[in-house]
Amino acid sequence: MAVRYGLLAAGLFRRRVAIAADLLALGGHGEAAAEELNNTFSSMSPAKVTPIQCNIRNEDEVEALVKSTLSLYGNIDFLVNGGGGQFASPSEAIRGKGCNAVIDANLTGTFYCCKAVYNAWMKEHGGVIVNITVALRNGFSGMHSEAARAAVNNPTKTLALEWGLVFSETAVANYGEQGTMMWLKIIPQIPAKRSAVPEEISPAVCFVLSPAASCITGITLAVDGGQSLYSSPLEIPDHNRWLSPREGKNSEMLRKLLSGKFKPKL
Ligand SMILES: CCCCCCCCCCC/C=C/C(=O)SCCNC(=O)CCNC(=O)[C@H](O)C(C)(C)COP(=O)(O)OP(=O)(O)OC[C@H]1O[C@@H](n2cnc3c(N)ncnc32)[C@H](O)[C@@H]1OP(=O)(O)O
Ligand SMILES: NC(=O)C1=CN([C@@H]2O[C@H](COP(=O)(O)OP(=O)(O)OC[C@H]3O[C@@H](n4cnc5c(N)ncnc54)[C@H](OP(=O)(O)O)[C@@H]3O)[C@@H](O)[C@H]2O)C=CC1
Repeated sequence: MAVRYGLLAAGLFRRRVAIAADLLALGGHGEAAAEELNNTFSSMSPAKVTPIQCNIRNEDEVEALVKSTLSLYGNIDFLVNGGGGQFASPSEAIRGKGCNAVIDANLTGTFYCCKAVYNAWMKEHGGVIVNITVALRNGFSGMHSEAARAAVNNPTKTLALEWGLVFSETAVANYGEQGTMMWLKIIPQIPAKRSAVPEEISPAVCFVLSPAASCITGITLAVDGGQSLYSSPLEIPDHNRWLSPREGKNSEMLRKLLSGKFKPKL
């Protein structure tokens, strides 16, 4: 299994006994993390974590990575695109370079990984791909991340059809450090009245990877405590920027309602 190493990938590895897979750990901290996981779990399973450096924003590096994975293991059964991120910024302050950097990492990088694994292995042998994104369907602060994550959604469906693979998106609402303050504010709006934790993400991914999901493809599985069904984490400040409705008895009634002077009969 190839995943970009991170918090969620660590959870996947902890469940590797269930999916009996070796795991490829990518990213700057991959080496130390791989060592830690191998030490912790060596008594439970023969599966191994191998760290390999790769910047997924670089197509050549991704192709080289897939090549070395195949020479190391001989096959790639699963690809979990679990890396990425963003910087926090109000949308109006995001510069073009920063916007492109986030789109390159989260959208184009995901596509490079899917394409390279498909061309080198899954086209002939099949396989399962899971793209991990962020649950922000009703709008979210920081348009760069939102644009990149939402843009993974349709290609997940398209590639599922075009390539005939089991292909899914897992949209996650979690409590990552970057989002902590914001999540604390929005928790009252989440139907579960709490955010998800990583231990609730990896079983969802393992389900999609497992034979139990063998007739499922092109789906988005939201692990978000019902957040995307219910509300937006965006806070709307008071403003007066919308056009007023046409003058008439209905607009008069609306003004009365909004003024708080209206006395309902019921
Ligand atoms: C108002 C609140 C909004 C909150 C939005 C947060 C949403 C929370 C989501 C919920 C919780 C999610 C948790 C997670 O995602 S866990 C993963 C956590 N890890 C990360 O997020 C790290 C991700 N970082 C990266 O992947 C890279 O650093 C990144 C792609 C963002 C940038 O890569 P790099 O540094 O290599 O980029 P470039 O050199 O190509 O470009 C740099 C330009 O990017 C802009 N930039 C970068 N950092 C900032 C910043 N902190 N503030 C503003 N702008 C930033 C900037 O334009 C850089 O170019 P210049 O310096 O030349 O202007
Ligand atoms: N944690 C959370 O609260 C939430 C996370 N998510 C999303 O879920 C996914 C997994 O998150 P999680 O595991 O928690 O995050 P982590 O930050 O723990 O892991 C992300 C990994 O991606 C790697 N990475 C980032 N950019 C690149 C790149 N260009 N090339 C190669 N590797 C890269 C990072 O490498 P390095 O080690 O070098 O930094 C890091 O190890 C991400 O897309 C994240 O945005 C969504 C909602 C909430």
